[in-house]
Amino acid sequence: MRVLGIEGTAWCASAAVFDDAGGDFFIESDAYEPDSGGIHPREAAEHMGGAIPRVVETALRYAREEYGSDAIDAVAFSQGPGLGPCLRIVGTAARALARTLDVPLVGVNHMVAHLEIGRYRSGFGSPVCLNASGANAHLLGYRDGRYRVLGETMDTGVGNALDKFTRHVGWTHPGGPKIEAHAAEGSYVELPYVVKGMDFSFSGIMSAAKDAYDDGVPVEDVCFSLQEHTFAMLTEVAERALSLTGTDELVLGGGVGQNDRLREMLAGMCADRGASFYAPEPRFLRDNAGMIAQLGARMASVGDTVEVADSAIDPNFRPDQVPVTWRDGDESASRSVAAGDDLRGAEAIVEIAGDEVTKRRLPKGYRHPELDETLRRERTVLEARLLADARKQGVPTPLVRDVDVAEATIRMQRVGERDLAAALTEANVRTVGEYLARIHAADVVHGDPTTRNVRVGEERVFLIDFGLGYGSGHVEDHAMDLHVFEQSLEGTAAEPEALVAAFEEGYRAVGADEVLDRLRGIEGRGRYQ
Ligand SMILES: C[C@@H](O)[C@H](NC(=O)OP(=O)(O)OC[C@H]1O[C@@H](n2cnc3c(N)ncnc32)[C@H](O)[C@@H]1O)C(=O)O
Ligand SMILES: [Fe+2]
Repeated sequence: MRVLGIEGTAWCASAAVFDDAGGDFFIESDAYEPDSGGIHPREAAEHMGGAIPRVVETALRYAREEYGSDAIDAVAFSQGPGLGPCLRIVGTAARALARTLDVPLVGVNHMVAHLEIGRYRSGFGSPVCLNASGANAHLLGYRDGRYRVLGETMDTGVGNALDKFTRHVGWTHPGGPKIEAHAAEGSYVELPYVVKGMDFSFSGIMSAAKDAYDDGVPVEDVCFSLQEHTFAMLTEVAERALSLTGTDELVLGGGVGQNDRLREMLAGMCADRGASFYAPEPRFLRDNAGMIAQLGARMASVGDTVEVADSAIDPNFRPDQVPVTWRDGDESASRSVAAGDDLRGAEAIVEIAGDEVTKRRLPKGYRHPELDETLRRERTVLEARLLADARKQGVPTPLVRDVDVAEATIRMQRVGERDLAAALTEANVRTVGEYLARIHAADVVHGDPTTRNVRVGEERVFLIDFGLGYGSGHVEDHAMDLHVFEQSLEGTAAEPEALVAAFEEGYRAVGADEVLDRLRGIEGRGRYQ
């Protein structure tokens, strides 16, 4: 099958011909380059209006010359996400072309295309995918007919974050390559680093970077440190996703993937844990119609085409909305893509001897040594503090016997006789509900309250492992704790309903109703279904 693909979600007007028999790509692209500032949606659309017909014409000419007059079997286009005015031009062109050539039309999700091109080129079966692009940043894994969002940015995409800094400095779009070039001459300065489980945020680091620049820190140093921080965040969450899913394959997608340092960190992390890493070549990482044509061919080959009347564009099209028709429903990126699995594998080693537990945070070779030291130190101190803070609220936790900050090691009391997973009674989970409400009242978030992070003894129930914990008074963060625990109950118990009810009853007795209300909202969101 031969598919003509058209891309034009934001800056890149591109058309491609993909022949799935030989795996051959022809790609013709025309980039929009703003004179100053970032991408202006109206200017970008004007660019698409002129450039899309040109690149399509070039691709069609190639197809005719190479394969003859009936060369094209389907037309695929980027249906979203992206800038509305640009998407509309691409959609209109694709519909007209499908009609003229009298072939089916395929609507492709741009983010899934960024992922599938890496999967296709790597030959990997069911990898975790890190999409690091301009407007997005997320981790995806396939399960039960959908790509699940395992983690994502809480604010802007990674490329847009970098571009905002370069705009501040007065450099033209795109900023990413300029950051990479200047970073080569820079050295390390400390910036914020924000990871929560498998989600992450760039807003704090970007304003700190702008402030540092305004305060006279050399721009090379800011560029270097921006890379060290943002890419270490992405690598950390990618490692956590590998650990959580039990997968040993990672693929990279998106324009920021062209950055050598990001690829080096991901490759290093994977090598250290014995996983395979694949990054497509740059022409398949940045926006391009080759990836649209390739996924279009997979979709068309299983009849996943769209009628013109149903082919409206969607500027907010999420990857987890796409029914993945072209993969076997039984395949999976994971032994279990669900909360409740042991996340510690990615972060620390735990040794148990007698009545004592020793937890040591491992150095990560992919991180800058100063950042690595800071994170291991801060997290060790924070975990010890959260254990103590929880206890002050009347929540039993292991007594910390010794904190060796330099070695990032906590020695603590061994508590309980078994995991909650092996003692799942309504009374015990009601107690967990009450305990979470108590720590939340003191603005402590556990971060990973699963049935394995609760220990049950003769008389008492203990919360353990605050390794992903942090301080927060936000309803959303508190509701996430409840969500993680309920997911874990559902993953552990054969009939979780009564347990979930008892847990919520325990929480309600002490905690705020608005947290339970927010929990209902979280459950309704696509990514958690
Ligand atoms: C929705 C769609 O329009 C969007 N596409 C997009 O943003 O273009 P993409 O080609 O995937 O990524 C562009 C981003 O990639 C960054 N970039 C390019 N080369 C880079 C480099 N060497 N280092 C860091 N960032 C780089 C650019 O600065 C820009 O922010 C997306 O995928 O989110
Ligand atoms: Fe993109």
